[in-house]
Amino acid sequence: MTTSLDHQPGFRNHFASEALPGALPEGQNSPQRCPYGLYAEQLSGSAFTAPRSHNLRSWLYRIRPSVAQSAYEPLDAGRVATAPPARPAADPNQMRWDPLPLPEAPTDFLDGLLTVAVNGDAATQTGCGVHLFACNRDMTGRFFYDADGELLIVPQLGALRLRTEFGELEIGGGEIAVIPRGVKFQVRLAQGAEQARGYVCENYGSPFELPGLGPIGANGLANPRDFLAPVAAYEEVEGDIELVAKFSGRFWRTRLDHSPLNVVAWHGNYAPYKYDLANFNTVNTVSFDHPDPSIFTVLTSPSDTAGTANLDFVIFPPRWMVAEDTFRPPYFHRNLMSEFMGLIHGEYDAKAEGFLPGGASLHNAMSPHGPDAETFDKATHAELEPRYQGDTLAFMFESRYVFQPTETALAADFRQRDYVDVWQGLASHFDPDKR
Ligand SMILES: O=C(O)Cc1cc(O)ccc1O
Ligand SMILES: [Fe+2]
Repeated sequence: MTTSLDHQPGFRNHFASEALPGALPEGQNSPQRCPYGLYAEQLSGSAFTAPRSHNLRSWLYRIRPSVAQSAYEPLDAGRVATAPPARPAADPNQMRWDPLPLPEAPTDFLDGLLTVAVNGDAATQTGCGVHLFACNRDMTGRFFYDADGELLIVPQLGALRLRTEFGELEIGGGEIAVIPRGVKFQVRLAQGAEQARGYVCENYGSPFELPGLGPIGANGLANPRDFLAPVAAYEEVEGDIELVAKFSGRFWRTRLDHSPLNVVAWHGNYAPYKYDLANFNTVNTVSFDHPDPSIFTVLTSPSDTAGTANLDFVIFPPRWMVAEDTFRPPYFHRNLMSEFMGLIHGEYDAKAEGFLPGGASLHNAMSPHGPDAETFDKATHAELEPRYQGDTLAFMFESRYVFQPTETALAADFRQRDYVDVWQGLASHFDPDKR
């Protein structure tokens, strides 16, 4: 396989890439005979009739068409769950987990997935699945695609090489990648990484897009040019190869006698992409008060109700804290939206301890949460000089649909069963005689 890690910049651009000169047909998609004897195949990520602004499709020119595979057979999905759960498990309790323990037995990315929570309904294209992963070996001889949603991959430890039909992407801590629904790929550990861990959000809903910027103007937050799509790279490999599909909440297996990474050229606006969160142009107050975290939205999956996301991907990046006469950490609050959080590195400003890199928390609709007692104490007495909050990178998957934790996540040894106690020290300071 060509191992080029070159990229094509831009968010959802109409890209074109060929690993052999002239492999892309010119001026049309389906010539009677494609260059190099390739097969033309369209991959549609939206209905054919979706408005032009949301129409997603790519044309792939491949050595064998995707239909050259055996019948699908059911496969055990391991610790991977899909919404809606067989037994409803919505729970208003605030929850927190330590990092997923790293495996000792040989474990690839697929084996290493564990679903923490799901919401909505994959069959109606609403909501998402939130998974953790931890792995210590490459996927070999097998590939994967997800018909239930697109996959937002957020590594926290180590680095991954994502080998996809469209070419290769490498991501480490602080970077993310999105593999669109249906795209075939394989996960390897990037060179030098012996293990990897992180988070995966499986978005059943409308594909992620950049949020509108409103009065911010034409630039800011995640800028389109910082999103990177791969260049075409193919391998001509024969053998007994397994393709695992996640379809309608179950895993399936089909066999191929060749590698599915056999796309010599492609063009279109439906392709995997990566993004370095360090490129996020952070906007925040330069006067007073703590703005709502929607200012930190990297990507949004809208629902049918304007402004009420199926799913937002929000980050809390390194930034200056300058607000005057302000309680600077996240405020106490209750929210219509449900919030799942993870930490990539450092400390999160609402929690003095207990929320660890690789860990996770869940605050469902209207369940109260906010700074722990120690953070509240410190922040109410802190000197308010400008301060750089450097060692931090947290994120949130925020959704209008209540998250249902899985039985596996509820029963996990690494769940912090005493999480609610972090707020017990918030004593009354009320004194009707003192303003
Ligand atoms: O709950 C959280 O920690 C996320 C969050 C952060 C913030 O700055 C304001 C509101 C909010 O929900
Ligand atoms: Fe919150």
